[in-house]
Amino acid sequence: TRTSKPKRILAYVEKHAVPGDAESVVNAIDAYCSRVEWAMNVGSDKGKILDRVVSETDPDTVLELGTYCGYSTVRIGRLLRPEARLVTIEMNPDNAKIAKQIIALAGLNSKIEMLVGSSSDLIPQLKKKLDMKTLDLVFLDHWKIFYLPDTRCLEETGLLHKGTVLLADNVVCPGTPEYLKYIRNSSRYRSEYFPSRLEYLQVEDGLEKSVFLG
Ligand SMILES: CCCNc1ncnc2c1ncn2[C@@H]1O[C@H](/C=C/CNC(=O)c2cc(-c3ccc(F)cc3)cc(O)c2O)[C@@H](O)[C@H]1O
Ligand SMILES: [Mg+2]
Repeated sequence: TRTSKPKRILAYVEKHAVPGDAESVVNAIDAYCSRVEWAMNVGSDKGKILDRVVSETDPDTVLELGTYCGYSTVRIGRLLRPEARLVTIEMNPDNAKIAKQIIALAGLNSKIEMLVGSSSDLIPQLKKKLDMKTLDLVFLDHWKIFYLPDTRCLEETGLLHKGTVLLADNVVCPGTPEYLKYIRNSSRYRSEYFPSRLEYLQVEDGLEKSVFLG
């Protein structure tokens, strides 16, 4: 059957990355998407900010919304302690299939679990399904209009604790105006904007880091 962009990314990673070396998987995807074809991975500029937030948070439990090809999943997973757990949610089964292979190639299966389905359906089940007490870090990178409803859902399902960090991609481009308006005006969060560049381009974008205050 015809290839897709995720399939072409996987083929390039299989050819150029070193199995079990998560760093080489991240570098291979960045090489492909900067030289051959653009893809909506968080990329290396914003990725360095993501790395710093993950390292400073040093989370036991991470939730990612919107796996796509697994670039940020691997980027985050490579920094986690062996006993830490990352759950990533992806609703498109074709993307999930590719991402699973990229995560496996990076050697991160022991730390990463992918749930195939929509965040709206799966977030309410997280607490019991994965014995998830609470989340230490949430990375939002799915359809931008769902950042706010899903954040409200995370609040209501008791998955956030005092100190949980929400990190949102693309708050400038494509932009997440409703989410930003809510999170920056809520007394329940302390937010900070990290300016950067849209992946693989010279366009302004950035990450919004918001700490839940309980
Ligand atoms: C019920 C829908 C909401 N819940 C969801 N639950 C589970 N998975 C979901 C999902 N929404 C989307 N997804 C998945 O996340 C991925 C979608 C990500 C959306 N990201 C973007 O649109 C995006 C877009 C750009 C972009 C920037 C500039 C431009 F000109 C064009 C695009 C840059 C980015 O960094 C982006 O993240 C897909 O794999 C999709 O299947
Ligand atoms: Mg993004």
